[in-house]
Amino acid sequence: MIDEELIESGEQKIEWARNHMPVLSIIRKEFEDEKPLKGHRIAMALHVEAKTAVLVETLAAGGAEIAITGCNPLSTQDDVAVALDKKNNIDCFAKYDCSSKEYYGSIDRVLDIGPDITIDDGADLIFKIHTERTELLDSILGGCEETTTGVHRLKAMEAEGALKMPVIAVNDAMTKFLFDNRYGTGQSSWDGIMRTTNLLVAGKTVVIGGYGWCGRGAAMRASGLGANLIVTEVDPIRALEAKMDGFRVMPMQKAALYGDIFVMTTGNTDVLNRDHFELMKDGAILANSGHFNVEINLEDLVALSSSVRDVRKNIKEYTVGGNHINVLADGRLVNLAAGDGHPAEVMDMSFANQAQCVRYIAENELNVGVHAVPQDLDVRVARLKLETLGVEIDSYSPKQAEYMGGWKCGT
Ligand SMILES: NC(=O)c1ccc[n+]([C@@H]2O[C@H](COP(=O)([O-])OP(=O)(O)OC[C@H]3O[C@@H](n4cnc5c(N)ncnc54)[C@H](O)[C@@H]3O)[C@@H](O)[C@H]2O)c1
Ligand SMILES: N[C@@H](CCSC[C@H]1O[C@@H](n2cnc3c(=O)[nH]cnc32)[C@H](O)[C@@H]1O)C(=O)O
Repeated sequence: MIDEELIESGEQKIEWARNHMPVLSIIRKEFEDEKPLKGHRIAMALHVEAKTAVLVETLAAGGAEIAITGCNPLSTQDDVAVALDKKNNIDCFAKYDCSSKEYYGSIDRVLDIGPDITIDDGADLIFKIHTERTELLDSILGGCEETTTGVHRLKAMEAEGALKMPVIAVNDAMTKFLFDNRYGTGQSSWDGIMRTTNLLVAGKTVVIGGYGWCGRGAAMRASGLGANLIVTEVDPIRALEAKMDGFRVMPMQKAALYGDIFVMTTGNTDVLNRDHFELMKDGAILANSGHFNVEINLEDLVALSSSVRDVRKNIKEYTVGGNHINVLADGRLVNLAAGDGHPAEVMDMSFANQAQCVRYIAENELNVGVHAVPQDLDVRVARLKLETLGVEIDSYSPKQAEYMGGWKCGT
């Protein structure tokens, strides 16, 4: 495609997303009127696709200058990247299927903007700032982190005394993880798996690795599609929850024997490895919807395989003994590398949180460390979302407020 066609295709995707992100539209209007980000330079590493573009436009409408790249080598949509790059005050360096060298090279180029605010999804920008670009730390007011894994990395840095800037854990807002990680990952992972394989889910045995927010969503939607569910966990409380939700729970060593489709959502490394590949059924399908490309140990799989071939777009078939194991999207996030990511209505809330937190960083002096999203901002996102959905709720009557605040009234 020539550039003009790419731009048109990217713009079309952005317009569709924008029209389905009403909370972010309200914030954008405020930003246009008040210009709270005037003079700020924002470095971003997020999945470069249409919903992210709407966030970028919103921040630019607030007066910011922006440089953005991807946070996953396989999630960039090139048409959106080109369309973004053409906009005023926005430079986009993301490219689909970039090498590791290109990926980190683009992170460097984004940091060349000399940011005072950063937005990460997985903490790769902040890692780079703290290792090779420490000269930038003096002028940074703060950063925002989009995902569970990034927050884990930042908290580990903080615990070691290695973190040198304030960061807001946007992932941990209730209006983020309860909806994005659960309903977003639940829907978009199955969208990615189904459009990539064009196979039936009903009647299959699906193994979900990890019963956190993403795992719950992925299990709930697989169950709705008619699959038989097995959950693996390391946390006894979450394992019990999966059991009470009606799913079989067992160690991966056993689940490996039964699974037709495996979906990883642990945020951990090496969850599917050589011990499991050797036990799997012929035709097993492996997908990751959790963390980078480390949940499925592809080095182990390659070492065990007598051959590897592409059998369909985004599907690699590994021959192990007499069996075939199919890995989707090279073990990277199946919903983004083999799909379009989360639904726009869900990213509306995640990115409304991001936009509000960027403004909060610009207007407040934060201490070094990992900060929670201010509760009033989190609740505002929920109120605005309800409003835009046309949903009304009750509020306490004075009598109820008094009762809820009192202690003298008993049976
Ligand atoms: N695909 C997406 O779009 C998307 C969306 C949101 C989050 N994420 C990522 O998904 C991952 C999970 O996020 P979350 O919010 O659900 O986290 P979470 O902490 O709520 O859940 C992870 C669960 O995995 C379990 N676990 C850890 N190691 C395990 C192992 N070896 N075997 C079995 N279970 C194990 C934990 O006990 C926990 O219950 C993170 O890496 C996060 O960044 C991806
Ligand atoms: N960057 C790492 C870490 C996980 S990304 C997981 C995050 O992606 C975000 N996400 C999911 N779908 C979309 C989307 O369509 N656009 C932008 N971000 C998304 C979501 O908020 C979630 O917290 C990686 O690629 O492996």
